[in-house]
Amino acid sequence: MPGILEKIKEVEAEMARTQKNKATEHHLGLLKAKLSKFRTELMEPAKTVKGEGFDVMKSGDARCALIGFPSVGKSSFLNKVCTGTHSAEASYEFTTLTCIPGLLQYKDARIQILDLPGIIEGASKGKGKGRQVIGVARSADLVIMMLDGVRGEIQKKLLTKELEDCAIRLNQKQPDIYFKRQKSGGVKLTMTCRLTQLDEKLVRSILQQFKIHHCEIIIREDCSADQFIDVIEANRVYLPCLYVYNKIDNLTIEELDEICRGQDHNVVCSVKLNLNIDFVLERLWNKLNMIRIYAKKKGSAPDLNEPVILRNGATIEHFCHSIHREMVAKFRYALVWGRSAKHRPQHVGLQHVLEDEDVVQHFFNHNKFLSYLIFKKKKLHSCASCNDQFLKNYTYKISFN
Ligand SMILES: Nc1nc2c(ncn2[C@@H]2O[C@H](COP(=O)(O)OP(=O)(O)OP(=O)(O)O)[C@@H](O)[C@H]2O)c(=O)[nH]1
Ligand SMILES: [K+]
Ligand SMILES: [Mg+2]
Repeated sequence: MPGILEKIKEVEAEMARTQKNKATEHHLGLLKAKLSKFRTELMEPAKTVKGEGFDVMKSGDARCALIGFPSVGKSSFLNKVCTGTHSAEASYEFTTLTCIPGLLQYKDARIQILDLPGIIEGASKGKGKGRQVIGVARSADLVIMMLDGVRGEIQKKLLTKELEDCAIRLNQKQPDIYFKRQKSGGVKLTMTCRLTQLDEKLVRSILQQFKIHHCEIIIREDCSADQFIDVIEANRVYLPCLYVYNKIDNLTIEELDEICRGQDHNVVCSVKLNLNIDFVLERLWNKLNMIRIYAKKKGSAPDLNEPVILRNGATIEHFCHSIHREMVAKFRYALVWGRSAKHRPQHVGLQHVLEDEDVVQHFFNHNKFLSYLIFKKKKLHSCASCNDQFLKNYTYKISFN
């Protein structure tokens, strides 16, 4: 019996042999499904085998993973932008052997940056510490793919493939497909648009390949077989990625110009010469898509040192939730100052969408909230906008009873 790695090789070889045209589309689609199944099997043990030095606690408002070939300057970057951490940097490859966390303080947010060992071609199949490294990347909110300015394009292509083989999709949207397994009733397939890369026959064959006989599917966009398989497998993570081309001190102006024109997601720098690092951080911040909300107590100025960090598009409901889980149920209304407010302040409800640097003062039903706290004997951790002394005293008592 061939092992999974051999099976993957066989399928890959068959795909390479098969010409891409209308007549082979169906066959290729099935091979893709097969390949995806094997790769998922290959990933299973990696999830449980936790590599030594790779289980780093999540901390801060967001987590970024530094992914790149050996010696592209990942550790040098970490040392440059994070305070109070040092990760060994040297001219030889595989200097870093475990996951080294650093803390970047930027725009009042706390961003965890993880320095990782370099990965090489074949990482997804277990070469070096590739699987552990990619496992850490899966847990991040953003991938910082660090590339050597001179070999950037080829490195980018190879690493993207390695991450894809471990079910990570970079800068891609989740396909607009509804999929639900069912116990009976056969395959119920609905398409709300014309499909040019996939037909019903192929959809059904792919489902058979995964031994799915009963399910409901609604395809709402003109997706490819790959995208359809992504939804069926349900283990894909969709992450934003910033491609950082380092060591631009080795490039000519023409080469540099080409990279900068390349793509929205590209940014260049030289860690060694301290060139463009500020802009890298600004791009990183934008990619993380975070907003800062400042809580304000009645009758006093907002606390500008410690914002509540939320995702772009967050509402007052998210804001309340981040202060206390039970707050939403007792919520009455909030006052908002800032970009999202039509008046100064605007009186808003839970569904109001916030924007970066808004100031919020919220009001809730103290009695209801108190009875909850007494009932649960819970301590109120951080109600930033509550300055009701009565509530504070009560909370104090509850927590020490
Ligand atoms: N020319 C140049 N060299 C750099 C730059 N940034 C880092 N280096 C050098 O590149 C070498 C590798 O740097 P590291 O930070 O150890 O690279 P790494 O990606 O962490 O390497 P591994 O941990 O081995 O994967 C060191 O000798 C650095 O001094 C840069 O902007 N320009
Ligand atoms: K190195
Ligand atoms: Mg390193």
